[in-house]
Amino acid sequence: QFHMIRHEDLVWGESLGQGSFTHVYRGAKKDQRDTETHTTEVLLKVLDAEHKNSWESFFEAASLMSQISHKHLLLVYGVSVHKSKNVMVQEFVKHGALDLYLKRSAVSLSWKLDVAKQLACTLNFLEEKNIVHGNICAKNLLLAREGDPNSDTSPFIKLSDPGIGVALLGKEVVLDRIPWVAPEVLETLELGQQCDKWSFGATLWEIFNGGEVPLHRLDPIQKQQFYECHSQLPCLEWTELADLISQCMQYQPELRPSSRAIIRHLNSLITSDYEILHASGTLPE
Ligand SMILES: N#Cc1ccc(Nc2nc(N)cc(-n3ccc(CO)n3)n2)cc1
Repeated sequence: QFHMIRHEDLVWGESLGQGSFTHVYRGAKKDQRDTETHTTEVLLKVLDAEHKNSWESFFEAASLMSQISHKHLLLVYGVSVHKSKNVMVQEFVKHGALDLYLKRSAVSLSWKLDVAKQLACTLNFLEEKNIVHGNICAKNLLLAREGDPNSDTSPFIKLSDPGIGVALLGKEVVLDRIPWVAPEVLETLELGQQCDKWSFGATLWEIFNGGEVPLHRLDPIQKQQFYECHSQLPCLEWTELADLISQCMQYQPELRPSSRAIIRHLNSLITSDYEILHASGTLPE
């Protein structure tokens, strides 16, 4: 179910960082289109050699992304397996991961709401296809277009592949995903239908907190206690937004809102006076 890309058709560029058990590199792929060789800029995601037994899960995650197509889902061109290298070849998304972008860029409230709504619509699409992503977080949101208030263009995000499944990551790696990983997933190491809503709540918190890492001061033990005590993330000052986040981050999965309810709630925030006052510059950004 995958397009196989030949090793010799790949050009390797600089390392751009790493994910769970993977390294990402800038690169290019050569397409034999008729005579002249055409090259496309790509992102090469390589599975670490010591985790090569997770390659099925690695590719399964990617195949999930290539079975369905949607404007906010990352495009996976194919895979390349050569000697012990398992490589996923993805479209290169211009501005990279959202968590880093939020840390270094000041963005408006309407920019944040626009991004939040795009993610909510993507979750709705996945929910209607009965697909659970399982790794929603700002690090897995890629910014294809920055959006510029002057030229009135809006941002555009793409959801990245979920990466290796929680069942194969092991408890200590999944612990490190607190507070994005839903509590029931931490319990069972299986993805439930409602777990993406929880992660959506934690991702909203990141987006509206300038990319600050939630609970970054807590060590793994304290993170585990955070769930054991049914704690909530620190409240944002915009109460209607804080309400949406706490509704998504309910410890009982069945009490979390549907993706349609999340979209309705976001629409009410977008048209609220709080947003209008912000847009008009009366309130501090
Ligand atoms: N400076 C800079 C810069 C870095 C990356 C991109 N582009 C991109 N495109 C993708 N398809 C995936 C990723 N990722 C980045 C981390 C992960 C881990 O999952 N993926 N980055 C663009 C600019």
